[in-house]
Amino acid sequence: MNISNAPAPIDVRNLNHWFGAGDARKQAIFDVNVSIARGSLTILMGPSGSGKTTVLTLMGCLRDVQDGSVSLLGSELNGAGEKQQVQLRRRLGFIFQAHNLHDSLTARQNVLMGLQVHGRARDQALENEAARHVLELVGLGDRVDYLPANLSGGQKQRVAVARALVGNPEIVFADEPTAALDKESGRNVVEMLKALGRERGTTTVMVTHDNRILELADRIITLEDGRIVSDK
Ligand SMILES: Nc1ncnc2c1ncn2[C@@H]1O[C@H](COP(=O)(O)OP(=O)(O)OP(=O)(O)O)[C@@H](O)[C@H]1O
Repeated sequence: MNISNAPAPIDVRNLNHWFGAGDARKQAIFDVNVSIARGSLTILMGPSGSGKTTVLTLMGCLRDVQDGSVSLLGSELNGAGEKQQVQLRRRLGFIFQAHNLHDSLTARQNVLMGLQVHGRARDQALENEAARHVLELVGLGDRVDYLPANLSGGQKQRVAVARALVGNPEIVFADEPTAALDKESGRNVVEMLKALGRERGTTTVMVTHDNRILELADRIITLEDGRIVSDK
């Protein structure tokens, strides 16, 4: 696959964003322009408060676009209705720093939660198989029926990755996915996402402060005070 010729799954034009109202209204994002290639792994960096999470959530359809354009998988998010947003989110995977696993559910059951939000026709045997397959993919094939309490931090985060991937998302948005992990587990998680880019064309956009994984990125975009100051 020639990723440079594929249409960009994310295309951001003249994006501005404000928080607060009245006198407290403050601009957080200033004229951000960026186009992300299919199958690539992009890292958003920058100091605390520079706008990384705001940009990620605007791209990921988790926050309404106020000004400018975000084209996500060919759909314009500025002005998109709730129904259209829900349909788009089903094509995305999300991984957050806090893995947010349910303590009372096994690894497989937690992964199955990732399919339930997809709202597709249910076939339990097929879903179980999909959950098992994706847990094998993240190296937890022998931990399928473990509860989170019996998994290490790195293993729990890999369950969260499996949950994000089970619906075969076209784009994965990750916010500090390696922050709670040791170097090797963190690298494994990012290498897994990179492999998905190569094998399935999955696009990943990741916010991180983690210098240990920068070399794995195809592209590093740095934000400062709500503006892109470097893109390479
Ligand atoms: N819900 C909110 N209400 C008001 N201001 C907010 C809100 N969310 C973010 N901001 C402000 O917007 C700016 C960008 O925040 P954002 O969380 O995107 O930065 P960040 O680079 O992700 O920071 P960090 O690395 O600390 O997570 C900051 O000045 C922040 O205080």
